[in-house]
Amino acid sequence: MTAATGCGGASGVASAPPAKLKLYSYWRSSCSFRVRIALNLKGLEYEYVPVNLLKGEQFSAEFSKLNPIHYVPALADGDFVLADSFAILMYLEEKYPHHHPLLPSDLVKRAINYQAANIVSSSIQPLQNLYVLKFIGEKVGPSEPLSWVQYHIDRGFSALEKVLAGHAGKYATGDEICLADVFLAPQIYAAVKRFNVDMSQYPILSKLHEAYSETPAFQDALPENQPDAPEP
Ligand SMILES: N[C@@H](CCC(=O)N[C@@H](CS)C(=O)NCC(=O)O)C(=O)O
Repeated sequence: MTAATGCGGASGVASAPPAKLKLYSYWRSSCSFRVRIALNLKGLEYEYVPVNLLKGEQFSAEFSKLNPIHYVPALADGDFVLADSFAILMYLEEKYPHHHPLLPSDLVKRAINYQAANIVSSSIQPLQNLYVLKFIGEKVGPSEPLSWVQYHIDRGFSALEKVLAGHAGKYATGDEICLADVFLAPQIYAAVKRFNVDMSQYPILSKLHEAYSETPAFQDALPENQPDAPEP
């Protein structure tokens, strides 16, 4: 995939990266999905290393060395291993600033990108994590996890509608794909495909979902297009 003009407005033309990156990922993980999108946008080739969360591979001795908190994604760049999608995205952004920049140069737009990304990564995604749903299913009741997730998605999405009003264009903060989009696309996708959320209450996010679904960097990063996705 070729790098395109990014949200900072800089040209995507840059020399090819020297080492092939390795992404430890799970097909349905929205945090891994974020990094896959960014890698695609930046035109960085990577080797896909599946970590099966349902089989508990995040707790294996081998993976624990890569990420002691047992989450995907993790990224290996040569001997350097980094975990946590936000840290990985910032690392890639700083290492490859000219490959589709993810942060706008405009201070306000940049700040809105941080706010939207953090609503997803702090106030929605952690509450729908596999181990949280398992805990609620076991301790509260087997029918509770879905309504728990839908409640927290609604809180986050209602806030995002207000935060993005006046900033959104084709994408979350204008007409270029920026950091906020990299967080929003997987979260909206999970809300629609996995958690049966009625998106009619969220017109801005619904429009973004449509725009993302037409973008190759998102399409290639979709859960169902990953090598460890189960056969349809
Ligand atoms: N803040 C971390 C969160 C990572 C995270 O929660 N990963 C989930 C998948 S999206 C995971 O590995 N969950 C394992 C589990 O629930 O056992 C990040 O952004 O990378």
